[in-house]
Amino acid sequence: MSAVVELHAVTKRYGTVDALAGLELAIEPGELVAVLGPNGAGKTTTFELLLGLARPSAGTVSVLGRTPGCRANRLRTGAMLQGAGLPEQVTVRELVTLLAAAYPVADPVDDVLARTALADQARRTVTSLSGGERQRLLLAMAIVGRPELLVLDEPTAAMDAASKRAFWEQADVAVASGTTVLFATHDLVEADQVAERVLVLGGGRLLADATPRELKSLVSGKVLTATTDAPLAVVADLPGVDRVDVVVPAGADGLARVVVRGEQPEQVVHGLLRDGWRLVDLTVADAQLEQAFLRLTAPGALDAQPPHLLEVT
Ligand SMILES: Nc1ncnc2c1ncn2[C@@H]1O[C@H](COP(=O)(O)OP(=O)(O)OP(=O)(O)O)[C@@H](O)[C@H]1O
Repeated sequence: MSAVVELHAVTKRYGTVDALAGLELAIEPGELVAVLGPNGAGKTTTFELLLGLARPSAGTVSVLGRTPGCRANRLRTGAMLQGAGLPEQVTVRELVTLLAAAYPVADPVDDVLARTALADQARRTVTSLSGGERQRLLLAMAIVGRPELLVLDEPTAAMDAASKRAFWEQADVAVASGTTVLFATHDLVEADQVAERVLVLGGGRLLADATPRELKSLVSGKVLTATTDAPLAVVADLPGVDRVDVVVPAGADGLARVVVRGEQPEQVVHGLLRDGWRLVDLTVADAQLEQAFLRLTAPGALDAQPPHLLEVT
C-alpha cells in the first residue's frame, strides 16, 4: 500500500527563515502520529503543506497520492487548525450539516454530534461555545466527511482532562476504521499515551522518528526531585549527576526545590545526607518523554546529533 503522506527533501523558506529544511517523511495508512517540537519548529508549516495551504520552496509533497489541496484531497481530508475562524451566528447542528453536505459520503450529523459530546449544544450558536466545546465542534467538522487523513494542529489545547480522553477515544475510532491521524502537540504526556509514532521536529528538521518507548530509551537514568538547603554547585558536584535544575528558588528558610538528573539518585541522597544537608519531599522517577524531548531539542543538539538518532525505528 502506498504512503498517505510523503515528503521528499522539503524546504519552506519565509524570507531568511527556513521553516522547513530538507524534510523527509512517509506516513502509512492507519498510523496515529504525534508531531512534537518547540515553538517555531515547523509543525504548523508541515501541516499547511499537507493541506495545500502553502507550497514548498523546494522538494515534493504528496498526500493520498496527489497534489496537496486538490479537490479530491479536500474531500478525503479532515483538519483542525489553530485559530480556525468559524461563522459565529449559525448553530452547531447547522454548521456540521452544511459541512456534511459538502462530502460525497458523510456520517449522520446527530451521530457525529453525539460522538463529539455536542448533542446538548446542537441548537446553540457557535459564538456561545466554550473553548473546549469549540474544539469539539472543529473535530465534528473534521470527521463528519469520513476522512482518510486527519490533520490536527494542537487539537486538545483548550480541553479539560475528560474532554481530552473523549477526544482521543474518537480519534481511536477513526484510526480503527482506517483513518490516518497526524497531530501536533506540546503535551508530551498526551503524545506518550496516544501516539504509536512520534516525530520530533526542531529548526525545520526531523530530529527523531520513533515510538514513545524508543524515544524514552534515548535518555537513561532517573529524575530525583527534592527540597534541600544544599547549594546548586554542591549538588552538581556529587558523583553521577548529569544535570541539576532549580524549580523553586530558595526562600527565607534556605530551602530550594531541585530536580537532579543522573544514573544514581541513591548517590545523591547519600552524599547530601552524609554532608549534613537537609533533604525532604523526595521523589525518584524514571526518565520521561519530556527528558528525551528536551535532550533532542536542546540548543546545539541538532549539530551534535549522531545519525542513528534520526531514525530510531
Ligand atoms: N507566514 C509566515 N511568514 C513568515 N515566517 C513564518 C510564516 N509561517 C511560519 N513562519 C516561521 O517559520 C518557522 C516555523 O513556524 P511554524 O508555525 O511552522 O512552527 P510550529 O512548530 O508550528 O510552532 P508553534 O509550536 O509555535 O505553533 C517559525 O520561525 C515561524 O516564525
